[in-house]
Amino acid sequence: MQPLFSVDSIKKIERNFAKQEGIELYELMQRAGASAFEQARRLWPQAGHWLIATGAGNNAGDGLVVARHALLAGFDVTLVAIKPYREFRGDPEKAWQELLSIKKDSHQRFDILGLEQALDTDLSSADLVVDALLGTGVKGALKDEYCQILERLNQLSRPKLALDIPTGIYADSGLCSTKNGKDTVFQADATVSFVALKTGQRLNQALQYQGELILETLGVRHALSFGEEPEAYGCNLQQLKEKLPTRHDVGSKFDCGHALLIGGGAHLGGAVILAASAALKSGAGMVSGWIHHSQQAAGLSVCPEIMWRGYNSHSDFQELADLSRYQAVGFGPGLGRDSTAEQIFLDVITKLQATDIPCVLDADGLYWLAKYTSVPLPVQSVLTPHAGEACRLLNAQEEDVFSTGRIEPQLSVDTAYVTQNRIKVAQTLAKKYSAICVLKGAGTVISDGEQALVLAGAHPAMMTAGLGDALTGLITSFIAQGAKPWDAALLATEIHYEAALSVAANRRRGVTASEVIEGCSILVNQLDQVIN
Ligand SMILES: NC(=O)C1=CN([C@@H]2O[C@H](COP(=O)(O)OP(=O)(O)OC[C@H]3O[C@@H](n4cnc5c(N)ncnc54)[C@H](O)[C@@H]3O)[C@@H](O)[C@H]2O)[C@@H](O)CC1
Ligand SMILES: [K+]
Repeated sequence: MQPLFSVDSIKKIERNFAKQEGIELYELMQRAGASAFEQARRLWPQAGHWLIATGAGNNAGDGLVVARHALLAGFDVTLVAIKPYREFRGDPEKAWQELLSIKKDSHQRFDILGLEQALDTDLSSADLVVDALLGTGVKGALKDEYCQILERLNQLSRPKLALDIPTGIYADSGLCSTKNGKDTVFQADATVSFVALKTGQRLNQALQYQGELILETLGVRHALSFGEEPEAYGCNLQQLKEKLPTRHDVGSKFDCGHALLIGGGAHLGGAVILAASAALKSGAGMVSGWIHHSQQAAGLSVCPEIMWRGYNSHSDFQELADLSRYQAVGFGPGLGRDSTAEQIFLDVITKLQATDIPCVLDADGLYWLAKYTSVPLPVQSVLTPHAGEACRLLNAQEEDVFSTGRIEPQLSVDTAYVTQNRIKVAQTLAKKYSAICVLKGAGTVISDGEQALVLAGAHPAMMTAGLGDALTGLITSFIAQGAKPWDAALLATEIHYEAALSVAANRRRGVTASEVIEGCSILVNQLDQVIN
């Protein structure tokens, strides 16, 4: 697993490492520039003319070290200096002096352009653009001069490399700077990040703008050994594949878990049909679906292998509600917000409390949970909110039900807050509801209140209805098959994402949840082959 640190922690690790090794921080700048140079050569071996844009801090210093290596290797270099080099102090100044001191061949081109000159010059002769404008030190919206040069650099149809982090991305949150509603960020094809990954590099717009993410530790082999707690960990499917429940050659459907999906109120059948299909196609031995009777025929026609049972009212539902035969319950997709749905919520949650059957709550299940925050959930329940649902759950107060009746909770945080504080929000929700929280979004954050993992990434094809229902079905299915809820949440999240990527291929739009469910089935079976 890959630790993800805050910028403050990274700075402390750098300082402590330098102290421990008896080296200066300038040595780290040297290593940063040298390793970025090597990565750029590996990625774009044909690049003979390097355009390197520098800002005002240590990130600019890294860029000047890259420039020195490029010149020493015989390449042409054009520097774009937003801040004049004569005004540099400290390590960036050292890097500048060292760059000036090298001997170049007479035929080698070495130009330095200020902002105005750069904006007036045709820069298209460059083969590679290196962003050493700003790194982790950026605060607030980018100043105009940075916006201007970024616009220009982004227009160049040349490979683009960012040093440490693309200029305009905030390393703690992964959000980006904007101006007049437009993102002001360097659009990198690759980013060489130094020392350790910053939390924001697995979240939000960083996923859109950083391109391939390459970590150069600069010799800091054990970032965890400097007393800094990571904010979260990143991991991938390779690291999770062992969590897939074992499937034996001999046995029956009764050995492979019975998953129950509850939802699909009147007129709302689609979501629970998708969730139940995902549970079935990812390997549950049996899947039952409880759905409003008006939707039952639709469920049967889409997937007759699922045992659909219809309810008309809460009293019908009570007759169905023997939950003891299921190993996991997925609750909420399309359930609805009427009084029947409310009664069903209270009934199911109360019944499950008396068992050790984990419950995966999504959609309207989360809506009702926010109304009844004090109703204890079954042990090891899993909540799968998106940012809007997370707000509702965060803002919900116990008094909403007990002192003021059923009213909308008083909103105090909004989705912007959730997006900005994804790790903290997932941890807080997990603690508040004594559950595992799967906070969906660009970089899904999963927390049990203590540890937090960032999984999956972002893809434009995933912005479509039904994908969340599929995820609920997958998690429920893996729990029913024997995975611990925590493992099921991790595995399902990553499989869901990887399947969406593979199904989407080159498509950015029009990918359906049903296709992703088929993709999940294929991926689960591929994993099965790898681990058996
Ligand atoms: N400290 C270290 O030991 C190392 C740092 N390294 C590099 O140093 C970087 C961090 O350096 P710094 O902390 O100097 O920060 P940066 O180089 O990212 O930027 C700091 C400068 O940006 C300006 N600035 C801040 N917000 C701005 C805004 N909104 N618009 C325009 N200008 C703005 C500040 O006035 C300051 O001059 C890392 O990203 C990494 O590239 C590497 O050299 C490795 C070692
Ligand atoms: K940068």
